[in-house]
Amino acid sequence: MLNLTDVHVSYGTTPILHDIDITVDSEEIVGIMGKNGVGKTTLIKAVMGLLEVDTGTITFDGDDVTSTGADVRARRGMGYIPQGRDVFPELTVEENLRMGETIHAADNSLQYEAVYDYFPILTERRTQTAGTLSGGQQQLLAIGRALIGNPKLLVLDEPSEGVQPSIVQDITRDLQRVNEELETTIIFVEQNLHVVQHLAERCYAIDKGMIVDELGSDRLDSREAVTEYLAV
Ligand SMILES: Nc1ncnc2c1ncn2[C@@H]1O[C@H](COP(=O)(O)OP(=O)(O)OP(=O)(O)O)[C@@H](O)[C@H]1O
Repeated sequence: MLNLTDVHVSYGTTPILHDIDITVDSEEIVGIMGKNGVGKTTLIKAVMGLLEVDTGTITFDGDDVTSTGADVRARRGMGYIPQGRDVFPELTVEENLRMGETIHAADNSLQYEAVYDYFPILTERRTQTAGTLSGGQQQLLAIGRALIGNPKLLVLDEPSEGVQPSIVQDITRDLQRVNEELETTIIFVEQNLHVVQHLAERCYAIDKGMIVDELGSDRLDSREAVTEYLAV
């Protein structure tokens, strides 16, 4: 579904990512964990086409998308939930979801009402402005808005950030349900132990802009193996 091969990314003349090789298979849930400032957001932006790569290739769903812009990647089936979520705070929940419908006016779009079936809390809040929702509810709204495009791949940048620990567990379960029922492939970056251990089926560790390890389910079960790469 997604392959990064020997990807290098810089900000201006400052190299940030080096020799990145990542593979995500169809319907997998793959995590990328790492401490603050190691390059997680840079990596996600390169996947989404929001940052150009210096060298290397990115293929998605069988096509080389290395030189394509973010709009093309979104139309081909990448759904993005950025760090901080980027919901429209002055618009209601429903208006935010309908905005997703406007952006993804494709025949295969989910209707916004379908999102309410997945996240009933949003039904209760449908007339409330997004800025007054809790962090966790905003995260669900951002996920719901991305789902309207019926993405093949959901790309999340730190979904637990600013979300209460008890709600982080709910979001983890909701994402698993989306993966199972909508057959959506998921890649996420995180530094939250619970999300890494309970959501990822497989996880890469990133440090100083390089992939330094890959953990399968056995090692993900070990708190020690995981915390080596997190600031906990
Ligand atoms: N626009 C930018 N211009 C120059 N350097 C940047 C820019 N954005 C990030 N950096 C630098 O790139 C490095 C990687 O940052 P990035 O945001 O990708 O890390 P991160 O792992 O996502 O961090 P965090 O967990 O704090 O969000 C950091 O040293 C950061 O200071």
